[in-house]
Amino acid sequence: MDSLFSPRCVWVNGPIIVGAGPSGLAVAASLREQGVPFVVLEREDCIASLWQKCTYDRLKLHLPKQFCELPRMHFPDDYPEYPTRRQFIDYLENYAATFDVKPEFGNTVQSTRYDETSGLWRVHSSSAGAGEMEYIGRWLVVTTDENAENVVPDIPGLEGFAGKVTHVSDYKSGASYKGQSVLVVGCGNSGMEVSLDLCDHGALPSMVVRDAVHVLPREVCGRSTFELATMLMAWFPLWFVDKIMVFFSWLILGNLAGFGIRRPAIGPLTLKNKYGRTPVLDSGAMAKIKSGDITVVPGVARFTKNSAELTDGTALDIDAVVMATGYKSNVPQWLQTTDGFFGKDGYPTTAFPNGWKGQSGLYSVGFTRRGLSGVYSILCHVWPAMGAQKMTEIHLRWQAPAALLVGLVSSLHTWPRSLVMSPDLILAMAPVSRTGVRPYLFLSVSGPMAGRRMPKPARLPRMSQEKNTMILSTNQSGNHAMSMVASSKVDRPQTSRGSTCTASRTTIDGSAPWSQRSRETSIPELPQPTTSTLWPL
Ligand SMILES: NC(=O)C1=CN([C@@H]2O[C@H](COP(=O)(O)OP(=O)(O)OC[C@H]3O[C@@H](n4cnc5c(N)ncnc54)[C@H](OP(=O)(O)O)[C@@H]3O)[C@@H](O)[C@H]2O)C=CC1
Ligand SMILES: O=C(O)C(=O)Cc1c[nH]c2ccccc12
Repeated sequence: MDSLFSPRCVWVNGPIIVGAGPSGLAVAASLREQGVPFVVLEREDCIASLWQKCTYDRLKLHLPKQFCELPRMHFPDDYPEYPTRRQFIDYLENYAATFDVKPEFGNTVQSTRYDETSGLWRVHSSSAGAGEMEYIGRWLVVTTDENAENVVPDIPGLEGFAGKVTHVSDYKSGASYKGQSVLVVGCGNSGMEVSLDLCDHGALPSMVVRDAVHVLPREVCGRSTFELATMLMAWFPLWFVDKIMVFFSWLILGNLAGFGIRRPAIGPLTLKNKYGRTPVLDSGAMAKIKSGDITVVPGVARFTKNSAELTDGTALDIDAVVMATGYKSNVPQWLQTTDGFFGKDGYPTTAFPNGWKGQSGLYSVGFTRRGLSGVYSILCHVWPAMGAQKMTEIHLRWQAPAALLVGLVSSLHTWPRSLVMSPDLILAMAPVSRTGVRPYLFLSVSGPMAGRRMPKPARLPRMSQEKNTMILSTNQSGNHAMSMVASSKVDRPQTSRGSTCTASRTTIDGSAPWSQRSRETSIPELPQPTTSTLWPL
């Protein structure tokens, strides 16, 4: 009974997409193109909040732009090979506008579970404006990203450190660190570039390198190293391309071991593909390490009030700390599943390219440990044009109820614009919908309002035409008896040209909407994709 009568309940007539980052936008755009309605839930107040709020000023894409595009829209021709963060954000804004993606901002998903009985996903969220909400729908697409939460290591003494401690997600530039000794903990792409930025702003950075790390030149002979690796991998085995990468790195950057940067025994691309550890693509930090402007130090054992004690026993006086210690997925915090599709670390448990589809209408995009190129791979290669399997499945199933409703509405002249129902009824009736036809029209009066007169349709909230959702529960005061569902308008996919016609035609031809069942259950399962069809990285 926990949430049977949630304060506001929204029936989503298509997939519920959680997250409005590049992955969520890409999924939404692909669905939009197919005429499938959706809702995007986003905890922040903007799209791509990681890029807008958690990136430093000097950040540029570190892979060439052709590897960072989202499906169906190129970067503008006048963009440089490595677009700036601002250019990338502008591209994403433009992308969302082009595909008419309007996320529900400030809407934080608190918990989500699959209701076995109804065959529906129940997504509980909260937002400052609307309060508690429940979204119910048949498909859930998880696009909350690998970088949803900061990783801050629990290093002894950190709380007693007197200086400023900043996670790299809050670091904008080194301007406020001028003249200060700053300890940068972490030597991934963030740690390296922040150290460089601190140098450029007259600070004195020491960078913690506690383990072996691959550093590759960003370019070889004017060509992107990533692009080169991708090309070579079409011809040669991974281990061989690894050797070539390490050779180029040695040729261009020299032997870095003397500067405290040791190479892992496993090659850079194998490490990336197998363990998701991204090699550092050098954007100038190595020169500063060689010149002594950035000091490489070993791990931190503990902090004291004004210093860091390192694992080699030395103490380093510091004014501030920047934690460039990475990010993690937060899926386990809000998604309760028992099918093991997502592991405890918040990543799909099956390896790329197979971690894109779970059971019961669950999908994930953006968890391939392949950055933006991974999003493209999943949407354009793994789900070829998203048409072959995923979209067909969602698209066909989504059409059936539309056909039913159009049929019903057109056969009843006096059909009311809205009817009363409550979320429990959606769930109760939903088993029928699993066969492919969702009964949209319910009548339910229960709870404290039972026996009262139904409100006039005009007093009920309007259907959300834009989002193709139906507001089911109308009572926000905790008096849950009245709710409503269904109008012909809602189920006509306003945004899609093609599917409206398909749905209506079915009815006009006289074939019973129920006959769609066979069409749906016979959707063939396509073979799982193979890596050969993908970007090799
Ligand atoms: N321009 C761009 O496009 C950029 C892209 N990125 C991408 O963003 C993602 C995140 O990168 P980033 O923020 O660098 O995070 P990463 O997860 O790549 O790196 C985290 C770093 O922190 C270190 N670390 C973690 N805990 C500790 C600790 N207790 N003591 C010392 N070191 C520690 C790790 O070391 P260890 O390996 O020993 O665990 C590692 O070096 C990556 O995919 C990266 O490629 C980042 C910056 C710029
Ligand atoms: O930028 C990132 O986080 C990436 O994961 C991009 C990426 C995918 N494969 C790579 C291989 C080498 C360097 C970066 C990447």
